[in-house]
Amino acid sequence: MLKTAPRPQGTLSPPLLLTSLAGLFREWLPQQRWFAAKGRPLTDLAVVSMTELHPGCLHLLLRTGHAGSPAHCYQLILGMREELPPRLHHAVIGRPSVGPLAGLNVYDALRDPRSTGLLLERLRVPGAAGPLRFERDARTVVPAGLAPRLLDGEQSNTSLVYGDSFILKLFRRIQYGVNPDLEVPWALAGEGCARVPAPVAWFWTTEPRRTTLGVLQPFLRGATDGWTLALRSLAAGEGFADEAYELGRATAEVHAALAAALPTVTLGHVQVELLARGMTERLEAAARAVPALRPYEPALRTAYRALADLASEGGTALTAQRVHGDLHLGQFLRAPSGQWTLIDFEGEPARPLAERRMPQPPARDIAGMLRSFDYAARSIPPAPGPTRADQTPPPSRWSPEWADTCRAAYCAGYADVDGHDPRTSPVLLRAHETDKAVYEAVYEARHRPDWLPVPLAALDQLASDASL
Ligand SMILES: Nc1ncnc2c1ncn2[C@@H]1O[C@H](COP(=O)(O)OP(=O)(O)O)[C@@H](O)[C@H]1O
Ligand SMILES: O=P(O)(O)O[C@H]1O[C@H](CO)[C@@H](O[C@H]2O[C@H](CO)[C@@H](O)[C@H](O)[C@H]2O)[C@H](O)[C@H]1O
Repeated sequence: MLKTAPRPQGTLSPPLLLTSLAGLFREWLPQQRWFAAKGRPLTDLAVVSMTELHPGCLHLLLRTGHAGSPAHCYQLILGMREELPPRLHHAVIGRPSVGPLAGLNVYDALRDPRSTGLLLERLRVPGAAGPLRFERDARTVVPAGLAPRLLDGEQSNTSLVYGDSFILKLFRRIQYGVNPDLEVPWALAGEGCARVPAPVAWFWTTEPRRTTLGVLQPFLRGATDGWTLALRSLAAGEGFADEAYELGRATAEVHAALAAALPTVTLGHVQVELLARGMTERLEAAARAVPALRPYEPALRTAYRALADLASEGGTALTAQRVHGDLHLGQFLRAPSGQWTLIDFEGEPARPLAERRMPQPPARDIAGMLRSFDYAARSIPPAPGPTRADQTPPPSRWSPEWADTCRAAYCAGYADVDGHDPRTSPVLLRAHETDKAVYEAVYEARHRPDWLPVPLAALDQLASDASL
């Protein structure tokens, strides 16, 4: 028997697999950064699909049930070996004691260069494996044998860099359907928009229905993301207005390309009222989930009411189009040449896919960036000096002037390309900023509780502005 292959390969069925792995999954899944149901007890596990990628390596879609909330689906690639070399010890999920995998080491194969190298081979050559389909843009050559490395960052998904030439993003929480992170960059590439890396290869599943699972795109070597650069500027006490202005220009260019490539719609007053109602409902749901939000709820509602009132006064006809959907400083990469590129068109991972793919006012993205300048200004790295072990980083010091200057420069850059200055629509912008900060409070409460004070401080400000 191969030292790497699970024993009863031929007879391994999804229910049998779970007799071995259910207990381990219950422990391991909630510890993963990308696991979106943290704090909600896992009541149920089911295998949606199971495909052998190569001997000893299984592709899984796993459905997780949670008390009182809808089921989730996660993409896993599992390795199984009798003996695990020390370099893979950090990837281990566990060693089942029962079922067909008893005695084998089961591990996260996305941390195993052998498996991730073979995954790239799959993507290089169009084809199928069970329900999985591998496709590529024949115009781009992907060389064989590029060395894989896992990006180990704070990520909603898992990304692998191949030979510093390509990056593969595997979606972890799967929602059935076409992922905008493939759809939108593909449409933008067709439009000739050079601000977004064009997809090179991708894979999807037919089970239970056509669903995007991963996208390969060119890796921007030597690029630094906007969040890192913003924090550097803050730590050095330097301004960031020139970069913020360029980011505004880049956003407007991408918005123009999106409006040309994908459908746009005019929102009449009924739709604007629905937009405001959606925001109000998200606030209500957020206040149920994050008790710290509750004191601000009544004042924050006024931002949404103002938007609805504007519509009923007949003064608003908004244009909606496809947008980025989760725009923040970390989604912009600056190449050594100084050119800003935009990545990660997935939208807010917690929102239903259908909602993420709907046309929305561009103010949504603009508000995301304005919030991000505020985030950076409230997360200044502590001044050098002795730190105590029990100190949590953000927020440390807060620089409102830095944020105000960046926000103004960003809007000015946007206006230079678009012709419309977002600041001339304050009601629309404020409603979207409030909606974003509410989303952030839920996101932080779930994923990074130490950061919750950052959006809460902004909500406090937005709420007190409302009561003036
Ligand atoms: N084309 C690219 N070139 C270079 N780095 C990239 C590229 N795409 C993504 N990255 C890096 O990978 C990180 C995660 O990518 P992202 O698409 O934002 O994933 P997630 O949705 O999991 O947050 C980014 O913050 C960036 O550092
Ligand atoms: O992982 P994604 O990039 O898809 O986005 C999620 O995680 C982001 C944090 O990594 C989160 O962004 C929030 O924190 C940023 C600082 O780390 C800040 O710049 C953003 O303005 C703030 O929204 C994002 O909301 C979330 O969807």
